Amino acid sequence: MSILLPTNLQKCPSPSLSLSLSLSPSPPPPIHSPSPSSAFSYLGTRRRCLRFVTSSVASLQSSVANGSAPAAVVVERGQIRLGLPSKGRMAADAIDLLKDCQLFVKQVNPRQYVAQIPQLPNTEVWFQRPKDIVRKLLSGDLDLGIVGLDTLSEYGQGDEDLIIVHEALNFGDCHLSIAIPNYGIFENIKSLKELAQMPQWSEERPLRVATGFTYLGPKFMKENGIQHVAFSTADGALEAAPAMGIADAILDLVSSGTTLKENNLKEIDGGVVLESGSCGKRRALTDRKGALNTVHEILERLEAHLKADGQFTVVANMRGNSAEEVAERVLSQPSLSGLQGPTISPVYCKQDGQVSIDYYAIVICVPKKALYESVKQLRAVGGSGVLVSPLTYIFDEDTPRWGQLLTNLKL
Ligand SMILES: Nc1ncnc2c1ncn2[C@@H]1O[C@H](COP(=O)(O)OP(=O)(O)OP(=O)(O)O)[C@@H](O)[C@H]1O
Ligand SMILES: O=P(O)(O)OC[C@H]1O[C@H](OP(=O)(O)OP(=O)(O)O)[C@H](O)[C@@H]1O
Ligand SMILES: [Mg+2]
Repeated sequence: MSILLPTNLQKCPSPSLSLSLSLSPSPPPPIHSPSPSSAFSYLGTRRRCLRFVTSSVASLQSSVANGSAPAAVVVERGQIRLGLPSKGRMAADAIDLLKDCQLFVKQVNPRQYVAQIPQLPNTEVWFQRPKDIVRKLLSGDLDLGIVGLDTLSEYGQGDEDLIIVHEALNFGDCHLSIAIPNYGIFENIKSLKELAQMPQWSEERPLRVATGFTYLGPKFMKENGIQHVAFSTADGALEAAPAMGIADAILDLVSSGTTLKENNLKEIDGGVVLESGSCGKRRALTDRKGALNTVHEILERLEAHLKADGQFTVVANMRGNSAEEVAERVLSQPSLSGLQGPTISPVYCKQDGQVSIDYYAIVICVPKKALYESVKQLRAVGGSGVLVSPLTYIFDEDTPRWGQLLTNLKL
């Protein structure tokens, strides 16, 4: 999934205006963009916003082409709008992710498409289908969004105004790939190159590919120099197309690979169109009042949460003569250095009316995967009473993605 944010919203009224303008013959704006898996991206659209300001016709066309109803009056927005998936496999995950960041989306009922996050009073949440989130970011009707990288790439079509703020949200993991039957004339075909070189394809009888990715599919084939290709499209269950005789190959999302296997299809070398989180940063400017602060806060919470997600806090007691001596023993073990080094504090015990220091408490962060190894190492150097608790946040001094975003925005 990805988070997106538009820029310069202060200068960007919501698209709207009179119905007669919809008759204008100007071409519709780009509609698609890619992103398998989870990425969080903010879209910025200074150029597009400026276009809205200067051309009301363009604004209305964006609204119409993107399926949003044109408003009757141009209204400047004070609230920042965050688009979340209204349904599908990412809907609950997106809300859960925000919840893990202590940002609680208050939706009165599931059919109400607007909601609030009390922790972000200047932000309103709008629930939309993922592709409409990208379209509405492009049109300026949304400022931020969480979508899959495949959706972002397909419907954003490489628009430079889309900025990915966070590209790896740890959910919706999948990739976009070409698959062919593992039987018949394709039995021995193992790569895209071999597929392209099959003598069967010609101008009259091209390789037929079924896909829902009608922007990324042709782009990928063109970039790979594959000439004789024809695309067909459907809304789902594409894996049935080869067996039905409708297509030779498919281009679709793959996660576990089960659907391919169950339909006697296989992936091929060089056939991955989009890897999880492979979408690059895009330049744009973000200038709506308060928007950058909101982006900063969401980003910080996200980064801190995602970083903490893989770690435990481990506390243990250790007998010793001084903090330094205990530190030496702890640091002699490879998995006990924590994020920056162990915190070691004296434990004050009262015995026979006397306060003495016989023990030291050590506190470290340990990767979840290395927990048991770390406990063994702690015991090996005299650790006892080991307490393990989950971590909610790890706030670093700075968020590298924030610096990267500012650089992208030339701020
Ligand atoms: N099998 C999968 N495993 C993991 N993530 C997936 C998978 N399929 C899709 N996704 C991710 O989840 C996003 C939403 O997929 P979902 O199937 O919920 O909606 P959709 O395919 O856009 O719409 P619909 O299937 O309702 O027509 C996709 O854009 C992709 O990023
Ligand atoms: O590799 P897998 O884990 O088997 O997942 C891949 C399948 O999941 C998605 O379909 P979805 O479930 O969204 O159904 P759809 O085709 O109706 O969109 C995708 O389009 C593949 O068909
Ligand atoms: Mg689907």
